[in-house]
Amino acid sequence: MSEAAIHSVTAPVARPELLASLDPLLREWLPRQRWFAGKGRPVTGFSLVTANELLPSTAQLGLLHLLVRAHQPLTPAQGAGTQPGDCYQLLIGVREALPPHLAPALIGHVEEGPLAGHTVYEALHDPRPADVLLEALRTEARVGELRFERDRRQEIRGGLIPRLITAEQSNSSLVFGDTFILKLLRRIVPGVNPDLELPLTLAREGCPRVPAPTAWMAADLGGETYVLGVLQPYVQGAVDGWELALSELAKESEPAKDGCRGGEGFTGEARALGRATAEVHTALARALPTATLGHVQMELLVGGMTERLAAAAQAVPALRPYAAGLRTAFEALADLATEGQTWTAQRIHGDLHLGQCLRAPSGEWSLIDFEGEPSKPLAERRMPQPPLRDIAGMLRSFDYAAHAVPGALGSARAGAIPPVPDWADTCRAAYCAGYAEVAGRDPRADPVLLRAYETDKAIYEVLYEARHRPDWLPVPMAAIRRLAASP
Ligand SMILES: Nc1ncnc2c1ncn2[C@@H]1O[C@H](COP(=O)(O)OP(=O)(O)O)[C@@H](O)[C@H]1O
Ligand SMILES: O=P(O)(O)O[C@H]1O[C@H](CO)[C@@H](O[C@H]2O[C@H](CO)[C@@H](O)[C@H](O)[C@H]2O)[C@H](O)[C@H]1O
Repeated sequence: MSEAAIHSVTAPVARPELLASLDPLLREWLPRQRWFAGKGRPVTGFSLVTANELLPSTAQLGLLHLLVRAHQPLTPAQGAGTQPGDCYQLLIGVREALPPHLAPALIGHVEEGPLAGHTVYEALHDPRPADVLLEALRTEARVGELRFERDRRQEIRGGLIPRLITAEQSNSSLVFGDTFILKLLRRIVPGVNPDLELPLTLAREGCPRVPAPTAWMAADLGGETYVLGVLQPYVQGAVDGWELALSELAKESEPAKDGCRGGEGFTGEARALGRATAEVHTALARALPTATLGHVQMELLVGGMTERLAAAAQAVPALRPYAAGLRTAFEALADLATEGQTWTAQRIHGDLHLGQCLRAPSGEWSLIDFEGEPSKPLAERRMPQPPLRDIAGMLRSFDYAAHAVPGALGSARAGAIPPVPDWADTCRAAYCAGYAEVAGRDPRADPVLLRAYETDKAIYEVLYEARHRPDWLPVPMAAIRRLAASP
C-alpha cells in the first residue's frame, strides 16, 4: 500500500443508505463483540456519525471506517425511553467473497444498498486492511475527518506483518511485526483521551515506564476531537504481571522437595512494581496540575464511595451483611477530613492492576492502558486523584492472585495446590516499600485513605464479578469480610 493510494481515496462517504443496508447485520453482530459496552440491552437502531473509505469498496477489497452510534433503551437508573447511545469505531472489510481463513471475521452478506451482493467482515483480522492503517499512520494521512499523526522522531518501517491479538480486551489491538502495537479504541468519546494524553506526557518527561506513543489517529467532528487509536512500541517477549504472579505462585505452591519450595518468589517483582508505579506517579505530578483535597472535596469523594456501596449492596445481596462494617472505612476518612487533614491529588493511572503491568525479558516493568475506568465520563477520569487509588488497585490485585492459584475458581487444578501462606501480604508490603523508595513516602503511612480506597475497589470488584465472572465472586468477598471487620 503506497502513500498515494491512501490519499487518493475519496472521503467522506456520502451514502445515507449505507448504514440502512448494514443495519440488520450490525444489530446481530455488534452486541456479540467483547468490547460492546451496552450488553444486556437491545440495540434498537444505529445512526452514522461518520463514514470514510480507506480502500474504495468498488475494488476487490474495500475498507470502510465507520463511527456509528448504537441506540439502546436507557438503563433503569437513567429512566425510560431510548437514548442516542454509545459511539463505536468499526473497521469493515468489504469483499465479493470471503476467503475461508477469514470466516471467523464474518459480519454478513449485504442484501441491498451500495454494497449489495458483497460480504462484510471485521477488517482487523485481514492483514491487508491492517496494513492500510499502519501506512496511514506512517504517512500521516488525512482521510475525510480522519487524521493520522506521528512522532517523527520515531521511525515506522513499512511492511511489518500485522496480527490481531486475541486477549480479552475492552478495545482491539493489532501487533505489527512484534515492533508496534496499535490499540483501536472501540467506544469513542469526544475530548482528550488519557490513553494518549498520559503516555505522551510521560514520554515528554523522559519516564521510561510507559511505551512512548509513536503515532495516533483521531477524528475531528463538530468541533470536537475523538481519539481513535494509539500506536506504541511493542514490548517483545513481555509477560504481564498477572500471568507472572500466577506462574510464580504455582511454583511456590509445589510440594516442598528436600525442605525447599519451588520458585524464586514474587517479592522482588512486587518491589520493582512499586518502584515503577512511583516513577510514573512522580513524573505525572511533575508534569500535570495537582490539587489539594480538603473537607469539601473529600466529602464528595466519600459520598461517591458510600453511594457505590449502596448501589452494589442493592445489586448483590451477599454484600448486605457487611455494608455497615464497610461504611466505617468511609466514615473514618470523612472524620479525618473534618478534623482538617488534606490530601494531594494528581493525575494517576486510574485502573491499575497486575494485568496492566508488562515485564520485558530485561526485567524492566512498563505500565499500559491509561484509559482509566472506561465506564466513567472522560472529565471524571482526567481529574486529579490521590495516588493511593492506584496503589489500592495493585494491593487488591496481589490478593486476587493469591486466591487464584489454589484453583477454587473452577480451575482444572481445583484444590490440588495448597495456598502459599502470606503470599499476598508479603507482596503487598514489598510493593509499598518499593513505592516508598522512589516516592519518598510509604503508602502505608496513610492507612485510612488506603483502607477506604481498597474497600471501594473491593466493592467494585464484587459488582464486576457478580455481573461478569460469578465464579470469581469469592475472591473480592473474602476481602470484603476482612475489610468490614478491620478496625
Ligand atoms: N506496548 C505493549 N507491548 C506488548 N504488549 C502490549 C503492549 N500494550 C498492550 N499490550 C498487550 O495488549 C493487551 C491489551 O492492551 P490494553 O491496553 O490493556 O487494551 P484494552 O484497553 O483493550 O484492555 C495487554 O494485556 C497486553 O497483553
Ligand atoms: O480488563 P479491565 O482493565 O477493563 O478490568 C476489568 O477486568 C479485570 C479482570 O480482567 C478486573 O480485575 C480484577 O481481576 C483481576 C484478575 O483477573 C485482578 O488482577 C484485579 O485486581 C481485579 O480487580 C477489573 O476489576 C475490571 O475492571
